[in-house]
Amino acid sequence: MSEQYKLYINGQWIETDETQNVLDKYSQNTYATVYKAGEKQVDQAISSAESAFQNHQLSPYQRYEILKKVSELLSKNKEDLAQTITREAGKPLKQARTEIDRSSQTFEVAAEEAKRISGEGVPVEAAPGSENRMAFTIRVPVGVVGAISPFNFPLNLVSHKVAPAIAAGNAVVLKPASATPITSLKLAELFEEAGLPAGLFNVIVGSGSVVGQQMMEDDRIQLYTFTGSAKVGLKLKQTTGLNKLILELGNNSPVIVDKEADVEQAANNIAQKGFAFAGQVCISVQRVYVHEEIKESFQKKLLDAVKSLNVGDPNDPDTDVGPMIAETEAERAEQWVKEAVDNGAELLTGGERNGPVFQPTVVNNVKKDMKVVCEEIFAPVISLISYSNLDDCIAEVNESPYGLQGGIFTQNLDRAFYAARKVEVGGLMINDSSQYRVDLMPYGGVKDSGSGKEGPKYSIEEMTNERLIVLNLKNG
Ligand SMILES: NC(=O)c1ccc[n+]([C@@H]2O[C@H](COP(=O)([O-])OP(=O)(O)OC[C@H]3O[C@@H](n4cnc5c(N)ncnc54)[C@H](O)[C@@H]3O)[C@@H](O)[C@H]2O)c1
Ligand SMILES: O=C[C@H](O)CS(=O)(=O)O
Repeated sequence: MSEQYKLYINGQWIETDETQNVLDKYSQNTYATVYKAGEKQVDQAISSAESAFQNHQLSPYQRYEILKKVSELLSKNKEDLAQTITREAGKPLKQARTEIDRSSQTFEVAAEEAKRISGEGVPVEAAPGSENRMAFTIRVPVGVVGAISPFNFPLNLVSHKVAPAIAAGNAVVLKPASATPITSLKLAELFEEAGLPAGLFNVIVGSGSVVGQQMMEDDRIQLYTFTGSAKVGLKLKQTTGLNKLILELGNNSPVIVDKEADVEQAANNIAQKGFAFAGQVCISVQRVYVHEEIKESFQKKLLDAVKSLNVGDPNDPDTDVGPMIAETEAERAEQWVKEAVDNGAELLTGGERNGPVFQPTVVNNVKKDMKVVCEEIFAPVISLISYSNLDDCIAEVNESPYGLQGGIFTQNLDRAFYAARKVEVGGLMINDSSQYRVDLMPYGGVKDSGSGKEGPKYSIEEMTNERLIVLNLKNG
């Protein structure tokens, strides 16, 4: 019998009239069922959050204690949570374990930040006529935060929304991706164990077009924090009007391998970071621009590293590349690669599909209007592009509508810093690829990759309003 999970609203575990199946993404068998939220439950979750926000104003230290406790509980329940992610997302077990460690850190950093929320002094007395005044700002929570998350990091990307929202003193309604809802419900159990008052964290499961749409249209939600595709992000922006909005969207990450790069370091790094979780990471390496002078040796080393990746069952602790989130997604990747090859690209390795598992693939001689280059592939596919002049290369990198993170491998400081100034991204990694993130850093994109930053310190700024307090004093 498959496992069964309930919604979490106002501190209660709720059953509804409808359920949805959650597939084991490798075997494609149903492994659990989850109750689905209808209009009534979405409304209940938002009103519970609204009244909990008004009735349970936790002190910064209480918020610190609860978040610290959740951080500890995540570590304590690491194995169960990692296996849940492996089953519902198909993420290789070793990468799922890393995700739990990172989530625990995200909660720990958010707990610490809860004690550091502060405003600043404002020198209003410097304005003529205001000599008797003093002013400062405080930061106040926004109220109800609506969080909508993607499938690819079912715990850590949820943590990046929920932990700072609670640290800032808000209440949260979370809608996780419908492919991976169970991890979020397990997180709710941990919040309950950590003593979070009922209603401050609610989890409702259902499709984006129904549950997500209703959330977007509810003006009791003061701030939306969304991670997902640019297509849905745009819809949110158009629907949520003047409400605050943090958008963490897609990318087609560029990495430049300069003629003065450590070629071995670059090749090994790119092989790891282009294919982790089958390339379904928003900062996964997709476009690799290689200087023509080192192209041959880089290509050989890259292919050696890619061919040594273990592909297959995500439950095997040695697996590097497991299934994609759905067979249809693997079919799409296969089709995009085929289209590129039909139009003159050279397939260096990969290209085959077995159900939802798509082999790590490297294509060469690509053209910039091929989908594998100009769209976000979100699959284990890397394209190699030769260049001879750094300025031309950067101009081509910047032609992308996206700008989340990028990377450059070079031992030449001048070229590294030149790229740092010129490449249009939210974060540029030097001697690392685009896929570098630790959870305390500011993280977010420019252009179609979104707006607003994550990283607990930065999210807390977004999730609080600055209020100015002015004292009109009499002469003592
Ligand atoms: N920038 C980042 O930090 C980051 C991180 C992870 C993933 N992503 C991006 O996410 C995408 C992959 O994730 P995905 O397939 O889950 O994305 P998605 O946009 O399909 O879904 C994301 C979430 O939005 C919900 N949703 C869908 N339609 C909606 C609607 N009409 N109204 C409200 N909510 C709706 C989904 O149910 C899900 O919970 C990729 O583009 C990837 O780059 C970005
Ligand atoms: O998928 C995109 C994520 O933001 C990557 S990470 O978990 O933050 O490294």
